[in-house]
Amino acid sequence: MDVLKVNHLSKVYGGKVPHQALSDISFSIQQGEFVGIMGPSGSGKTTLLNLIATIDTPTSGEVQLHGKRPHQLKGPNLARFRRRKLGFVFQDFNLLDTLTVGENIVLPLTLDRKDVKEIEQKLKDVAERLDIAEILDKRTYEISGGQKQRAAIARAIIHEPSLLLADEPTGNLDSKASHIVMETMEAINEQDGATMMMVTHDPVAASYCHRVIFIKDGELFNEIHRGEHRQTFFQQIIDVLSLLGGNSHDLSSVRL
Ligand SMILES: Nc1ncnc2c1ncn2[C@@H]1O[C@H](COP(=O)(O)OP(=O)(O)OP(=O)(O)O)[C@@H](O)[C@H]1O
Repeated sequence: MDVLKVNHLSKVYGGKVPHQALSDISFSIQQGEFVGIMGPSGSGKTTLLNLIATIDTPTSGEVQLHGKRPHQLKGPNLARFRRRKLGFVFQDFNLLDTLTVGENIVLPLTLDRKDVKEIEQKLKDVAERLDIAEILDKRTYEISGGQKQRAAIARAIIHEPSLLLADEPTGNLDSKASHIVMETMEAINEQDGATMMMVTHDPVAASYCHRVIFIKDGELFNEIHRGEHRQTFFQQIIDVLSLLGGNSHDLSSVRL
């Protein structure tokens, strides 16, 4: 079953010199799939993510989530759709430093006015799974980058969204924390059957996906599927990135 369908999506940014950031992009993501989006800087990855996240509107084409067209929604209906159906993980964590870690995680449920007992139980469950139960009362500036990202993932999944969107989730992490975060995402995908889409420059992070879609100059360039071994997939990703060219990566610093 398709969770996400992207049909002939195009985006032209206005301004003195209009810029075509995406041209006629079509693909779908099935229930339980974990899909990576890669491409050189400026190829349109963030634009694509923002359109799917309903943060921006397409110039033409459409996005469907479970057959619904979120871009047709307005105001509070759109806000509710985004809050209930989507989960977001960002490169810079986007945690509120005026709240504790626990308060940050339950935010989607608090905003949805869920029952306090239900909120507490869900927080306990998700914190244990993500190994952050010990830090729930801390402030965000008192924890490490890896812990921040696991807290952000907890916040992104606590309301069981239809689609989890991640934008460079390992971008601000060292290699050890990156692996832990990617293993966490992989576990959520496998255990919950969560459907996930991740934009990344990091071929190691991408090697955890089932499939990687490459875009170049706003168009689909290629897509590759993971076989049994992550190592082999990693090498295939590196090969496509080499073909793509541009400054999509710094392969000299890549370590699996
Ligand atoms: N608001 C905007 N107005 C005009 N042009 C924009 C706007 N946002 C992005 N662009 C342009 O659209 C193209 C795609 O940008 P986008 O941010 O989607 O690329 P990206 O692949 O995410 O890049 P990076 O990997 O560097 O983050 C770029 O040429 C960019 O300069």
